[in-house]
Amino acid sequence: MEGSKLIINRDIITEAAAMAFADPNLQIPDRYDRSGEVPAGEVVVADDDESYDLPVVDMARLLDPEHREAEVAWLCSACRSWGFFQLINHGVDEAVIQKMKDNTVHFFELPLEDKNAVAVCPDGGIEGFGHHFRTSADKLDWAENLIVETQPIERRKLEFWPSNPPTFRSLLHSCLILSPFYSSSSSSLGPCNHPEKVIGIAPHSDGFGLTLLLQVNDTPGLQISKDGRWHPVRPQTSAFVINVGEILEVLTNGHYKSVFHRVVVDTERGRDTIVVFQDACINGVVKPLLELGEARYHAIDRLEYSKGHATEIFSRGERFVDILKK
Ligand SMILES: O=C(O)CCC(=O)C(=O)O
Ligand SMILES: [Fe+2]
Repeated sequence: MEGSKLIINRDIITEAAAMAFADPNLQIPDRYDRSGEVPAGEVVVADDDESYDLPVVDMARLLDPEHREAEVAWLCSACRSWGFFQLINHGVDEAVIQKMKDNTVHFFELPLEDKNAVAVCPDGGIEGFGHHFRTSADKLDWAENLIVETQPIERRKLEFWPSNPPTFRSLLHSCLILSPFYSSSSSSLGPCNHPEKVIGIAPHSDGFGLTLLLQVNDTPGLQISKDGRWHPVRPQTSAFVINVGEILEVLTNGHYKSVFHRVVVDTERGRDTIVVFQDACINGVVKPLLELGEARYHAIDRLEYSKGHATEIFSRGERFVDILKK
């Protein structure tokens, strides 16, 4: 963020890291070994639990006057109880989705040197190719991650937008005009022989408005925290998985929940995802909507909010909105 120092550490992917990802027989290097963290929390097994499936919201019904009211109520209940839902019939052109998937896979398959042409900067900043965020314990995720800010246009730093594959930039330009404030993050997790030791993406809650996620392949991995247990997500093909971020939780005065989620790795299959974060105005104030009654959260300047979120989630693994609660 301009003019501010966010406490976000992202590490470059080194040759040694790339070798560890690629060699299933290699011993897990120390910085990836999170044996103590992975077993934290019981994981729900599909057969054990009928509430395993993430609520499905149908965009066609939301737009249809006959079904709208019922579907909106369903959407609200999903945001209240899960903080997550999957959106079907969203109307995004399948051909565009396929191109995004192809470009994402193509990028992550490039040699490390090519991907590092858009590597994260050692002096900080959120953008570029590298690991996801590093925690205070200095541990790293078992994933490669590319993050770019896409909207507003004046915040784009094209030096972090890959020029290979050649269609990547134009696709980003053409796809991400959905809202004035957006950033995009793609992740690629390789398989790992020791899924009990590594974490693809460590538990966190998202800091923005809404997060939209598209799985490139059907490898499982995403798990959502609900009622003290991890619920694995199996999205329908072509559905977007959408979740409430902490800014939206504050905006709705706590009615909608920004919940913890994490990504675990598979022993055999890799997993690629495309995520877009719908952000809020960078110059604004984060506070509950007036019409939702007495505010349950303190209002905070947007920039201070971002610093607080980054510090809490990456240093202490806590939600900043809990500190904002009155
Ligand atoms: O890749 C996934 O399934 C989740 C990614 C995620 O939680 C994030 O990027 O914030
Ligand atoms: Fe997330």
